Amino acid sequence: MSYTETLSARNTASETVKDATPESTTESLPPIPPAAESNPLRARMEDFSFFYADGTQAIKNVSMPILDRHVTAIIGPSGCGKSTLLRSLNRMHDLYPGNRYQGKIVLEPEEENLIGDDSDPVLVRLRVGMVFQKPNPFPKSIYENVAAGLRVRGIKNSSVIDEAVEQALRRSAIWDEVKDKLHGSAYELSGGQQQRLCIARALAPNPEILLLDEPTSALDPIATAKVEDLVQELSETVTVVIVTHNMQQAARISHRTAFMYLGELIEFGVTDNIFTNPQHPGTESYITGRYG
Ligand SMILES: Nc1ncnc2c1ncn2[C@@H]1O[C@H](COP(=O)(O)OP(=O)(O)OP(=O)(O)O)[C@@H](O)[C@H]1O
Repeated sequence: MSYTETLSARNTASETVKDATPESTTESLPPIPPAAESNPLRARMEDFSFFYADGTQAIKNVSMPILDRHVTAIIGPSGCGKSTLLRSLNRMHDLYPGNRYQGKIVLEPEEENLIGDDSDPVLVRLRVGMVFQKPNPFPKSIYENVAAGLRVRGIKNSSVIDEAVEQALRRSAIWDEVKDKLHGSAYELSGGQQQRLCIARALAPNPEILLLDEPTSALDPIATAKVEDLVQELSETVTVVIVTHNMQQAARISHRTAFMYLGELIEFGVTDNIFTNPQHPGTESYITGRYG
């Protein structure tokens, strides 16, 4: 079954079950993607390059696995291509004309090339959710922020949406703080709460991969700790890729780390090994603070 067909089947199944058995809402939610038991990969980059519209080659021939239900951290000095790589994973660059992908980003188990001509960027963004550096809730209620992705996905049944909103807010460890004011403005939440709400918004359509672009850089230490705890919890049910400038954060919360420099992947491996026994002198220089 193709990528698009899989999504459509998941939607249809959810709606049908719900309409038939309104009291049994749990079975009606879009399912959290199952673990890739027979295949430890959720995605892989194959000889992937990226060119901005002005011709700048920001990513150079990167090949890298993205392990299922692991946290993968992307680290490296400013301008090395971390955000460009992350944004490629959910086709964010398509929003600006002239940008160009080369190579493959293959999502497992469908073996579908996310940057292929027959992949729909809107569907890709539902399967690969993204959270940005600064919390950016929509100027809407807490409920509507989380429901937004479900509506894009074509789900209209209000009970299904209610349940999915609650599930996403619970998974994002913010349900208890907002359950009594779901219809209040998202702007009335603190910065840390807004960021967890943005995580809930990205999680609601049950993506296979969650991308986090420096998600704590605008937060205070307490809010940062909550988001870090949340990321670790989430990695039991969703594959996470995080860009961070904070090496302690990468060491604390990731299972795999990718070190990039000047658009190239210099080293990729188990996080503990990267931080305690890097194989490449460039990685060692970066993690010991000699540049970047
Ligand atoms: N819209 C753009 N057009 C042309 N070049 C760009 C554009 N955006 C970024 N670049 C260039 O692409 C390269 C990678 O940038 P990117 O933002 O991905 O790096 P980064 O590692 O995320 O940096 P930082 O840590 O500072 O956020 C840089 O050389 C940058 O100048």
